[in-house]
Amino acid sequence: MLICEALVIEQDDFRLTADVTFDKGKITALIGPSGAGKSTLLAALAGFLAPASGRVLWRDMDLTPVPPGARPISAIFQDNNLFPHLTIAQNVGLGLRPTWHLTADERGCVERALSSVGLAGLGARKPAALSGGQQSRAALARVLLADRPVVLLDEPFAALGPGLKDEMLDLVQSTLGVAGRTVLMVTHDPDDARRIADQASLVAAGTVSAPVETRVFFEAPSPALSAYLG
Ligand SMILES: Nc1ncnc2c1ncn2[C@@H]1O[C@H](COP(=O)(O)OP(=O)(O)OP(=O)(O)O)[C@@H](O)[C@H]1O
Repeated sequence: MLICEALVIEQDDFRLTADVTFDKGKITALIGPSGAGKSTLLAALAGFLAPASGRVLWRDMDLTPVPPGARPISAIFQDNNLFPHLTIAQNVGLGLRPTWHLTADERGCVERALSSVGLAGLGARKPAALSGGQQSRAALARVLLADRPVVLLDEPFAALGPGLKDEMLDLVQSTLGVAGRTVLMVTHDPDDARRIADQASLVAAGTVSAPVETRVFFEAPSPALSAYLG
């Protein structure tokens, strides 16, 4: 379980509290108004933002003092965080080690990760030579290879057209979901949550609400969710 224990995150006059548990091996959608703090929560979980108080726990381990690179967490953000001067294979290889000089075995692992997201044979290209959807796939391949149990997705597919976005969501489910990763996915689109999330959590009015099974979340919305969905 990934636990936010009495977590308080502050940025200037913005304040977000989270006292919630995200179940291990589930995909949780984080939904809420713009500026509510969804990205802020992910930044704190990833270790890029120190909380004002409270703790982040993973399997009883206190992650709060652990630096980002040493956390059992990987992330994909909207820009896919690919390095433009590296090839796709090198970018994906960074999921294994922070170097682009990989052993033959490691290069084999990269090729398999690329194949699993439908990018077989494209490893030698630079990110600019891939479409937006293919870049998203490369980012997903790196996360698969990094093999960390918790994956944070901060609207990585928002810039894709609806068909491509659905394809990527399904790929997330068939790779990360099936592999039992604990996934937190920020989205503005209820259909994204309905499509692949086991549960959903509302981020609004300075608070992260406890996750609820996705069907129940939308069928019996809280007043705050109703206000957001309009
Ligand atoms: N570097 C920063 N310094 C100060 N305040 C910030 C900083 N980054 C974000 N904020 C504020 O923190 C609040 C939460 O922002 P955040 O980006 O987490 O919201 P969000 O729910 O992810 O929004 P969106 O859906 O629009 O991406 C906002 O009020 C924002 O203005």
